[in-house]
Amino acid sequence: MTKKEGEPSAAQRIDDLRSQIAEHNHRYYVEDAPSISDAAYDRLMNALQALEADHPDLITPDSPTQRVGAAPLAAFDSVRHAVPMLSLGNAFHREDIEAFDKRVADTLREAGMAGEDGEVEYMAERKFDGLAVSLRYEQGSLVRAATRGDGRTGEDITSNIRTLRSVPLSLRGKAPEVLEVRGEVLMSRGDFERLNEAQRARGDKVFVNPRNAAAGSLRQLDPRITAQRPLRFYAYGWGEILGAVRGAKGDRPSTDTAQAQLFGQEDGLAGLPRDTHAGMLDWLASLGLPASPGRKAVRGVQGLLSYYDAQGGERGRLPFDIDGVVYKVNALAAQAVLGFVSRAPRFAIAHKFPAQEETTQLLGIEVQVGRTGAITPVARLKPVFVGGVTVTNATLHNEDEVRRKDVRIGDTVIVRRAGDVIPEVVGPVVQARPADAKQFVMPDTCPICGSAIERPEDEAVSRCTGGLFCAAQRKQTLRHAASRKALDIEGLGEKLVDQLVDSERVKTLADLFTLTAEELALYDRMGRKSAENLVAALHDASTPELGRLLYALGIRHVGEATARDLALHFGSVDAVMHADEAALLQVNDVGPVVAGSIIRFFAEPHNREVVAALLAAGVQPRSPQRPSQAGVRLAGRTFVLTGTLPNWTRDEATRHILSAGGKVSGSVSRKTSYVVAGEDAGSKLAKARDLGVAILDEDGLKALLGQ
Ligand SMILES: NC(=O)c1ccc[n+]([C@@H]2O[C@H](COP(=O)([O-])OP(=O)(O)OC[C@H]3O[C@@H](n4cnc5c(N)ncnc54)[C@H](O)[C@@H]3O)[C@@H](O)[C@H]2O)c1
Ligand SMILES: [Zn+2]
Repeated sequence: MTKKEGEPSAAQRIDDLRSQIAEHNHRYYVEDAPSISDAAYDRLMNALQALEADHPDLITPDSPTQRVGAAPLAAFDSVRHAVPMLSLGNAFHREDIEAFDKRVADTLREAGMAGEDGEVEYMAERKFDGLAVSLRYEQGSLVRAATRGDGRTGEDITSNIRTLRSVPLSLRGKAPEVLEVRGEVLMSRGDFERLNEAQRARGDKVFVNPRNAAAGSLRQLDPRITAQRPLRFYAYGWGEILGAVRGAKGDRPSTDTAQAQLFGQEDGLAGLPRDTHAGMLDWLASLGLPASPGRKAVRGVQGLLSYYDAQGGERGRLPFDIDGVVYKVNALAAQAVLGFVSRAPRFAIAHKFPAQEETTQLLGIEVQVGRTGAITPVARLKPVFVGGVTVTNATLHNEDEVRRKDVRIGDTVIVRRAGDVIPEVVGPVVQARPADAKQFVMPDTCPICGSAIERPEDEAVSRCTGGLFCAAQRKQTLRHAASRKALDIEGLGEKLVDQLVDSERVKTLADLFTLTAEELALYDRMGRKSAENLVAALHDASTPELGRLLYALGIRHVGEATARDLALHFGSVDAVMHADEAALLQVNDVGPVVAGSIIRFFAEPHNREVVAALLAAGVQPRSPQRPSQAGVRLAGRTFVLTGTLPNWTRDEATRHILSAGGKVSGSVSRKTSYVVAGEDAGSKLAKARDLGVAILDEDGLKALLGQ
């Protein structure tokens, strides 16, 4: 390595990396609140390892490359681990795994322990992303639980661990006198989301990922809090094991490593499946401990790599986060030969998956307009490589989500991309927030068309109100308007709508009615004949029933039936356009939500312009009944309704009668003109018969109404 003038020396860089890593270790292990992604941390660690490899003289025992975790918090009692809890070597690339396998195979060959074909047998396991704990059972009862801490000394979390249902308080069957079980405590992603939701609702701290939530939950001073947290435990190893399993005298105190006891002693541990790691895990399971699921014995480097690929494929479907897989030489005698380095065993390695989370900068928040006018805030990110792709933006779903996550423009944010799931902003790194970070403000107007953006009460989504005008909504609006229940324009299919909009020939609904057969014939897949047919269909559609036209406008919450009722009630587009809330609420089935939506729609000048343009283009809606004509039709006649009509409700029938100038009464008398009887009609029908009053069914009433 050549050093240029002005560059920091290796010693300085090592120093700098060590202090950064120490700071991150503290945040991660002690505060359960990391401020950088694991991938970023791993990069710092790799940089330090590389520098130390080049300058072995600069390695000190207190370097983070030589130690595990962080010292335990004074708030907990300390527990000294009888057998240290180590970390694992990390590998990201196939070549690293090939090198690992070769090292193992070579060492075992030298020791005369190679298998017949020279292939090493491994136990492959998932690497759960939680935190390591050690559970100590004496005479089969759980007596102590501890965190890993710095590997030698951990925190006493016995009362917290006792609240985990997956941890047996006493072992099944014949347990040894002392058994230390090592495993991982974790939280599922679903439980993590729910916990954060609840934390947020209470205004409490939210966790950045399930691992930190698990760690924070386990390292509580009040076990009642831990008890409420949905934590699980999986066993993947063991520490100290002492004493006979079957009857043998177990008073053989030893501080040797578990491995030494397992291999070195002829008696005392009779009955232990002491030859393989796989056998040990099965034995732990037989004692009632939840042994790590998904584990598998494999052979050779091919076996390792195909396990890695299989788990990588399954990763997204597992309820828990796994950040890689772990390979362990299966034969315990071989493990003993391979031994340990300062912070990790030499017989095992973690093969990590590409990071699903990364930190980057939130450059801005823009809004996108969907086909239905929904406005979605989108995070513009400094490009970041995560989950195997470079991510430059991520959805923030809606305004509430931005508030809930409290992400601000300028923040360092955690970005997650898991599997094929679209990238998402998990949250900000609050510690790294610059003073000038800005809150997101939902714009007042649509970035596409300039119409007002509104957020209806009780809805999470803001919308562009320029439904008839907005370019983002054009295709959707036209497709809807052409549909059978709306203007029923035969021959105006999806493909043609796309072409008409893309060529900018049709910008609004009104433009449709200016199309000529000559120009239509120029579009793809449009013959002369079909162009002429379409123009004829457009001509037919230019005198729609008013209800169909109102439905065709695509006003939110205004379905076919409501549109018909509006037409019946108001009689003209103009009247609907100018109706206030009180007037709208008079209409059957129109409540405040629908009324609000209609008012917002027509309040937008762009929409009114399009309606005006429609009328100017020759569209002439037909009113269902001119109130003036119909008003006389039933004038002076009194109706009584009884029973259930097949199609109309009592209210609907009443409205039809009233709007045709008739009266509706509750009781039958000689003055009654008609009794309209439906199914299950009762005494009123009988009375009508007695008095000789005319009786109608629904069809009869409709005929009378001229429908
Ligand atoms: N973001 C940060 O600021 C920050 C800070 C410190 C550490 N970290 C993260 O922590 C990692 C280092 O932590 P580490 O030293 O605990 O190493 P590690 O998490 O990479 O690997 C060792 C741990 O893996 C766990 N494990 C899961 N499944 C296992 C299995 N089947 N068998 C054996 N062990 C299994 C155990 O808890 C064990 O302690 C870094 O790679 C980084 O991802 C992040
Ligand atoms: Zn718009």
